[in-house]
Amino acid sequence: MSSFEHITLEQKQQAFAELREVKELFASRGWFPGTSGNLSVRVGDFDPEQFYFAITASGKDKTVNTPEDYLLVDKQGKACEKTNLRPSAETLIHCEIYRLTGAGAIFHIHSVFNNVISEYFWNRGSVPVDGVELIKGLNIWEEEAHIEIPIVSNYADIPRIVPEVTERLQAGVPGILLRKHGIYAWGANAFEAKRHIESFEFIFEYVYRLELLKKGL
Ligand SMILES: CSC[C@@H](O)[C@@H](O)C(=O)COP(=O)(O)O
Ligand SMILES: [Zn+2]
Repeated sequence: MSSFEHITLEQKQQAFAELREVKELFASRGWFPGTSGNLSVRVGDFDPEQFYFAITASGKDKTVNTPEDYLLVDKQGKACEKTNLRPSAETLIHCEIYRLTGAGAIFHIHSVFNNVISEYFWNRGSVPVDGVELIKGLNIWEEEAHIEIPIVSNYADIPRIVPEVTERLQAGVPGILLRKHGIYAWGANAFEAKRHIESFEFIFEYVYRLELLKKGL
């Protein structure tokens, strides 16, 4: 456990309430199949040397609410308080994204579209997207913007994924795909991270459908 005395009970409860709101919304969209997905929001100021965030507990069914769904962890992903809960198995990915971006919230979901697209473009290493209006939902405002959404390997051993995330995080888009796994998206706060996840999912479905049409399917 690490020192987090400056984090107030009110801040912690506010973070848990934000996570619950997003969790309920994403659950209603079917974005947590089979207990998958995890959500976190930063609590308190960002300092790369010391920061804290609230994250979903591992293995829970994120489509239901229980009195024990979230916990507070430090920048190494260690629980700050004594608890029986385990932080998400993917907490180290959250730690690395916070460390490198100073984000305020990070959301991870699994969908058929993000899985299919990650596999389809795997050999290219990224998903190319041209001129779709929802690119603006990612806070990219250029006329006829072209973006490349990075795709990294997926391993059962999460620490193996982290260096690939480190390497690909500078792609200029607030998200990263894990191959045949799901999307991680982040933002300055929960509102922005939610907008980014929604924009990515729209884009993945658009790309998927367009590729089918191009093939006459
Ligand atoms: C049960 S399948 C999904 C998990 O392996 C994992 O990818 C995931 O997103 C959820 O893990 P969790 O430890 O509950 O945060
Ligand atoms: Zn996952």
